[in-house]
Amino acid sequence: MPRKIAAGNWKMNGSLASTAMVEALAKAFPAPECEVIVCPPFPLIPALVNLNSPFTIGAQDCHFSESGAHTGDVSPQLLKEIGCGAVILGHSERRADHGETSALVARKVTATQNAGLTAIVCVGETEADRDGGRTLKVVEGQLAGSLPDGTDPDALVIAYEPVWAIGTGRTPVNDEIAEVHAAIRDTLEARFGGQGKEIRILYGGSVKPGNASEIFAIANVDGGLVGGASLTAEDFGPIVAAAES
Ligand SMILES: O=C[C@H](O)COP(=O)(O)O
Repeated sequence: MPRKIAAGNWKMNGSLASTAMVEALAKAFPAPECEVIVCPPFPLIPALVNLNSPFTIGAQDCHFSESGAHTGDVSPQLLKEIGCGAVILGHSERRADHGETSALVARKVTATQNAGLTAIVCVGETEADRDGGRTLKVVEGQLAGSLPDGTDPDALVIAYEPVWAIGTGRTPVNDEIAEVHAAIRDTLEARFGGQGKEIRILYGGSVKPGNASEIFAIANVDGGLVGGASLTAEDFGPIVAAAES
């Protein structure tokens, strides 16, 4: 059984002082039984890599090109060179704020994996989608569109994040999470055969110390992609512990 993942997405939060939080976490979890991934804003990546913690340091996005005239973008090759191990792709905030389509995400998946990094691909429905009974259709469509031909299942993690649960304190009920994760698992198995069983599927959206254990115990939930509660060791520590058990 693959190790669960506790992944923190700091979004546009944190400062140089935030290294202290990762140091504290590393002290509390010197050899975690789960995989811990911390994804800070780009400028903080070297400082976190230099801590030599047992954690994977990831990025929150990248371009699909190796280099070139793309002002403000960062290549996966550079991320690899500076010590990143993973990249979050297709987060709903990038889809909404930057107009990212699944087709663009697919190009980034190829580039990320070619650079030797793990792609953490985000999918999830809006509240209107859920109310309209379109959740599975939307999630399956995003999956199909975001995973290009040649996707390497060994360097792939999926994060199911209902958009309406992000930062709101609301979460789907356990059965709803189970239903979507089962559908994602079916899709991955249909696509990748036996290897599809091994791909970690994370839940994201208002994961907190108080609900992490219960959510991570749901079938086909292999850990969490955590936003707000990944910003302090006090909150993220218990979530890492929940992913260990
Ligand atoms: O990538 C993380 C998610 O968007 C979840 O954010 P949240 O834990 O603050 O709801």
